[in-house]
Amino acid sequence: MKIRIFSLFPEMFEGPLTASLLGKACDKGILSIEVVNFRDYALDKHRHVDDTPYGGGQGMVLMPQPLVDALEDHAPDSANSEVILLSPQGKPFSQADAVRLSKREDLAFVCGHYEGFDERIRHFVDSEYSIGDYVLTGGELPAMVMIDTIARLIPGVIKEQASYEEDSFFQGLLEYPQYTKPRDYRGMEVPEVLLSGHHANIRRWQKKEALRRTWQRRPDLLEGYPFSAEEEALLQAVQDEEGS
Ligand SMILES: NC(=O)c1ccc(N[C@@H]2CC[C@@H](O)C2)nc1
Repeated sequence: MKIRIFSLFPEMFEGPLTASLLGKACDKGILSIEVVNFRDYALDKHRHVDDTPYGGGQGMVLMPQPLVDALEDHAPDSANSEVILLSPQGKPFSQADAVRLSKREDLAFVCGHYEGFDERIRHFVDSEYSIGDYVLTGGELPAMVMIDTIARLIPGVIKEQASYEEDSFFQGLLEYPQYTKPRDYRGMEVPEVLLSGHHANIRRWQKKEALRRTWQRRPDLLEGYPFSAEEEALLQAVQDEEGS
Protein backbone atom coordinates (compact mmCIF):
# COMPACT_ATOMS: atom_id res chain seq x y z
CA MET A 1 0.00 0.00 0.00
CA LYS A 2 1.16 3.51 -0.85
CA ILE A 3 0.31 6.18 1.73
CA ARG A 4 0.65 9.86 0.90
CA ILE A 5 0.30 12.48 3.61
CA PHE A 6 -0.30 16.15 2.87
CA SER A 7 0.73 18.33 5.80
CA LEU A 8 2.35 21.68 6.70
CA PHE A 9 4.39 19.92 9.41
CA PRO A 10 5.99 16.87 7.73
CA GLU A 11 8.50 16.58 10.56
CA MET A 12 5.65 15.44 12.84
CA PHE A 13 5.68 12.10 11.03
CA GLU A 14 9.38 11.25 11.37
CA GLY A 15 8.99 9.41 14.68
CA PRO A 16 5.71 7.48 14.55
CA LEU A 17 6.01 6.34 10.96
CA THR A 18 9.62 5.20 11.04
CA ALA A 19 9.77 3.61 14.49
CA SER A 20 8.19 0.30 15.46
CA LEU A 21 5.99 -1.82 13.25
CA LEU A 22 5.20 0.76 10.62
CA GLY A 23 8.87 1.42 9.99
CA LYS A 24 9.51 -2.32 9.66
CA ALA A 25 6.58 -2.65 7.25
CA CYS A 26 8.15 0.07 5.10
CA ASP A 27 11.53 -1.71 5.25
CA LYS A 28 9.79 -4.91 4.11
CA GLY A 29 8.21 -3.01 1.22
CA ILE A 30 4.67 -3.78 2.40
CA LEU A 31 4.03 -0.09 2.92
CA SER A 32 5.46 3.04 1.39
CA ILE A 33 4.79 6.40 3.01
CA GLU A 34 5.42 9.75 1.38
CA VAL A 35 4.88 13.06 3.21
CA VAL A 36 4.22 16.13 1.07
CA ASN A 37 4.41 19.70 2.44
CA PHE A 38 1.73 21.52 0.49
CA ARG A 39 3.35 24.83 1.47
CA ASP A 40 5.82 23.96 -1.32
CA TYR A 41 2.94 24.66 -3.74
CA ALA A 42 2.23 28.19 -2.53
CA LEU A 43 2.56 30.66 -5.41
CA ASP A 44 3.89 33.74 -3.65
CA LYS A 45 7.44 34.25 -2.44
CA HIS A 46 6.23 34.36 1.18
CA ARG A 47 4.74 30.90 0.64
CA HIS A 48 1.30 31.84 2.04
CA VAL A 49 -1.11 28.93 2.39
CA ASP A 50 -3.82 30.64 4.43
CA ASP A 51 -5.75 33.90 4.44
CA THR A 52 -8.54 35.68 6.32
CA PRO A 53 -12.05 34.20 6.05
CA TYR A 54 -14.64 35.81 3.77
CA GLY A 55 -17.56 36.97 5.90
CA GLY A 56 -15.19 37.90 8.73
CA GLY A 57 -14.59 35.80 11.82
CA GLN A 58 -11.67 34.56 13.85
CA GLY A 59 -8.45 33.03 12.58
CA MET A 60 -7.19 32.05 9.17
CA VAL A 61 -8.49 29.60 6.56
CA LEU A 62 -6.31 27.40 4.34
CA MET A 63 -6.56 28.40 0.68
CA PRO A 64 -7.54 25.63 -1.75
CA GLN A 65 -4.82 26.18 -4.39
CA PRO A 66 -1.65 24.95 -2.62
CA LEU A 67 -3.30 21.74 -1.40
CA VAL A 68 -5.06 20.97 -4.69
CA ASP A 69 -1.87 21.54 -6.71
CA ALA A 70 -0.03 19.22 -4.28
CA LEU A 71 -2.73 16.55 -4.60
CA GLU A 72 -2.63 16.76 -8.40
CA ASP A 73 1.17 16.68 -8.50
CA HIS A 74 1.15 13.52 -6.34
CA ALA A 75 -1.81 11.76 -7.91
CA PRO A 76 -2.25 8.04 -7.14
CA ASP A 77 -1.09 5.40 -9.62
CA SER A 78 -3.98 3.11 -8.71
CA ALA A 79 -7.71 3.56 -9.28
CA ASN A 80 -8.14 1.70 -5.99
CA SER A 81 -7.31 4.87 -4.05
CA GLU A 82 -9.00 7.22 -1.60
CA VAL A 83 -8.23 10.78 -0.48
CA ILE A 84 -9.20 11.28 3.17
CA LEU A 85 -9.72 14.60 4.94
CA LEU A 86 -9.31 14.62 8.73
CA SER A 87 -11.73 16.86 10.59
CA PRO A 88 -14.17 16.95 13.53
CA GLN A 89 -16.95 17.17 10.92
CA GLY A 90 -16.02 13.79 9.49
CA LYS A 91 -17.62 10.37 9.89
CA PRO A 92 -16.60 8.78 13.21
CA PHE A 93 -13.72 6.46 12.30
CA SER A 94 -14.30 2.82 13.26
CA GLN A 95 -12.57 -0.54 12.98
CA ALA A 96 -14.97 -1.38 10.13
CA ASP A 97 -13.70 1.69 8.24
CA ALA A 98 -10.13 0.52 8.89
CA VAL A 99 -10.93 -2.91 7.43
CA ARG A 100 -12.42 -1.31 4.32
CA LEU A 101 -9.53 1.14 3.90
CA SER A 102 -6.88 -1.58 4.42
CA LYS A 103 -7.97 -3.02 1.06
CA ARG A 104 -7.10 0.15 -0.84
CA GLU A 105 -3.84 0.23 -2.84
CA ASP A 106 -3.32 3.92 -2.26
CA LEU A 107 -4.45 6.23 0.54
CA ALA A 108 -3.93 9.99 0.86
CA PHE A 109 -4.44 11.85 4.15
CA VAL A 110 -5.08 15.61 4.10
CA CYS A 111 -4.06 17.35 7.33
CA GLY A 112 -5.23 20.89 8.03
CA HIS A 113 -4.40 23.56 10.57
CA TYR A 114 -5.76 26.90 11.80
CA GLU A 115 -9.53 27.13 11.15
CA GLY A 116 -9.43 24.45 8.52
CA PHE A 117 -9.65 24.37 4.73
CA ASP A 118 -11.62 26.42 2.25
CA GLU A 119 -14.84 24.44 1.64
CA ARG A 120 -13.98 23.96 -2.04
CA ILE A 121 -11.24 21.41 -1.27
CA ARG A 122 -14.04 19.00 -0.51
CA HIS A 123 -14.40 18.55 -4.28
CA PHE A 124 -10.93 16.98 -4.24
CA VAL A 125 -11.32 14.54 -1.34
CA ASP A 126 -13.22 11.25 -1.34
CA SER A 127 -14.07 10.88 2.35
CA GLU A 128 -13.82 12.74 5.63
CA TYR A 129 -13.21 11.11 9.02
CA SER A 130 -13.06 12.16 12.66
CA ILE A 131 -11.25 10.11 15.31
CA GLY A 132 -13.41 11.56 18.08
CA ASP A 133 -15.52 14.49 19.19
CA TYR A 134 -12.72 16.88 20.07
CA VAL A 135 -10.70 19.53 18.27
CA LEU A 136 -6.95 19.23 17.67
CA THR A 137 -4.51 21.83 16.37
CA GLY A 138 -4.07 19.81 13.20
CA GLY A 139 -5.07 16.72 11.29
CA GLU A 140 -1.66 15.05 11.71
CA LEU A 141 -2.35 13.04 14.88
CA PRO A 142 -5.71 11.78 13.54
CA ALA A 143 -3.91 10.77 10.33
CA MET A 144 -1.34 8.80 12.36
CA VAL A 145 -4.10 7.11 14.35
CA MET A 146 -5.89 6.07 11.16
CA ILE A 147 -2.67 4.92 9.46
CA ASP A 148 -1.73 2.77 12.47
CA THR A 149 -5.19 1.20 12.67
CA ILE A 150 -5.29 0.50 8.94
CA ALA A 151 -1.68 -0.65 8.46
CA ARG A 152 -1.84 -3.32 11.18
CA LEU A 153 -4.57 -5.05 9.14
CA ILE A 154 -2.36 -5.37 6.05
CA PRO A 155 -1.00 -8.94 5.78
CA GLY A 156 2.62 -9.13 6.94
CA VAL A 157 2.64 -5.89 8.93
CA ILE A 158 2.07 -7.60 12.27
CA LYS A 159 3.74 -11.01 12.38
CA GLU A 160 0.93 -13.03 13.93
CA GLN A 161 -1.58 -12.67 11.14
CA ALA A 162 -3.89 -14.91 13.23
CA SER A 163 -4.14 -12.20 15.88
CA TYR A 164 -6.03 -10.10 13.32
CA GLU A 165 -8.29 -13.07 12.48
CA GLU A 166 -8.73 -13.41 16.25
CA ASP A 167 -9.94 -9.83 16.28
CA SER A 168 -12.40 -10.60 13.51
CA PHE A 169 -13.72 -13.59 15.51
CA PHE A 170 -14.41 -11.12 18.28
CA GLN A 171 -15.40 -8.44 15.78
CA GLY A 172 -17.68 -5.97 17.47
CA LEU A 173 -16.85 -7.10 21.03
CA LEU A 174 -14.23 -5.79 23.43
CA GLU A 175 -11.13 -7.95 23.86
CA TYR A 176 -11.23 -10.72 26.51
CA PRO A 177 -8.71 -10.59 29.43
CA GLN A 178 -5.17 -11.59 28.42
CA TYR A 179 -2.59 -13.37 30.64
CA THR A 180 1.05 -14.39 30.36
CA LYS A 181 3.74 -15.67 32.77
CA PRO A 182 3.93 -16.06 35.72
CA ARG A 183 0.97 -18.29 36.53
CA ASP A 184 0.79 -16.77 40.00
CA TYR A 185 1.69 -13.11 40.32
CA ARG A 186 1.46 -11.79 43.90
CA GLY A 187 -1.25 -14.33 44.63
CA MET A 188 -3.27 -13.46 41.51
CA GLU A 189 -3.57 -16.64 39.47
CA VAL A 190 -4.23 -17.20 35.79
CA PRO A 191 -7.74 -18.70 35.25
CA GLU A 192 -7.43 -22.51 35.30
CA VAL A 193 -9.22 -23.01 31.97
CA LEU A 194 -6.40 -21.19 30.16
CA LEU A 195 -3.92 -23.77 31.47
CA SER A 196 -6.12 -26.73 30.55
CA GLY A 197 -5.13 -27.05 26.90
CA HIS A 198 -8.81 -27.73 26.19
CA HIS A 199 -9.24 -25.45 23.17
CA ALA A 200 -13.04 -25.58 22.97
CA ASN A 201 -13.35 -24.64 26.65
CA ILE A 202 -10.74 -21.89 26.21
CA ARG A 203 -12.56 -20.37 23.23
CA ARG A 204 -15.85 -20.51 25.14
CA TRP A 205 -14.23 -18.79 28.13
CA GLN A 206 -12.74 -16.12 25.84
CA LYS A 207 -16.09 -15.48 24.13
CA LYS A 208 -17.89 -15.34 27.50
CA GLU A 209 -15.38 -12.90 28.96
CA ALA A 210 -15.50 -10.74 25.84
CA LEU A 211 -19.29 -10.62 26.21
CA ARG A 212 -18.97 -9.86 29.94
CA ARG A 213 -16.53 -7.01 29.33
CA THR A 214 -18.56 -5.60 26.47
CA TRP A 215 -21.81 -5.78 28.45
CA GLN A 216 -20.17 -4.11 31.47
CA ARG A 217 -18.20 -1.39 29.68
CA ARG A 218 -19.78 -0.82 26.27
CA PRO A 219 -23.37 -2.18 26.22
CA ASP A 220 -23.95 0.04 23.17
CA LEU A 221 -21.76 -2.31 21.14
CA LEU A 222 -24.20 -5.17 21.88
CA GLU A 223 -27.10 -3.37 20.22
CA GLY A 224 -27.44 -4.98 16.83
CA TYR A 225 -24.72 -7.53 17.60
CA PRO A 226 -25.46 -10.73 15.60
CA PHE A 227 -25.74 -13.12 18.58
CA SER A 228 -25.44 -16.85 17.94
CA ALA A 229 -27.52 -19.10 20.18
CA GLU A 230 -24.36 -19.95 22.11
CA GLU A 231 -23.47 -16.29 22.57
CA GLU A 232 -26.95 -15.49 23.84
CA ALA A 233 -26.63 -18.28 26.39
CA LEU A 234 -23.18 -17.06 27.44
CA LEU A 235 -24.43 -13.49 27.89
CA GLN A 236 -27.37 -14.74 29.93
CA ALA A 237 -24.95 -16.68 32.14
CA VAL A 238 -22.86 -13.53 32.60
CA GLN A 239 -25.93 -11.48 33.51
CA ASP A 240 -27.01 -14.16 36.02
CA GLU A 241 -23.52 -14.15 37.55
CA GLU A 242 -23.36 -10.36 37.67
CA GLY A 243 -26.89 -10.10 39.03
CA SER A 244 -28.17 -7.85 36.28
N1 LIG B 1 -11.39 14.73 15.78
C1 LIG B 1 -10.60 14.74 14.70
O1 LIG B 1 -10.42 13.73 14.01
C2 LIG B 1 -9.92 16.03 14.33
C3 LIG B 1 -9.39 16.21 13.06
C4 LIG B 1 -8.76 17.41 12.74
C5 LIG B 1 -8.71 18.41 13.73
N2 LIG B 1 -8.17 19.62 13.51
C6 LIG B 1 -7.84 20.12 12.18
C7 LIG B 1 -7.23 21.48 12.28
C8 LIG B 1 -8.06 22.37 11.42
C9 LIG B 1 -8.92 21.54 10.56
O2 LIG B 1 -8.26 21.20 9.36
C10 LIG B 1 -9.11 20.26 11.36
N3 LIG B 1 -9.22 18.20 14.95
C11 LIG B 1 -9.84 17.05 15.26
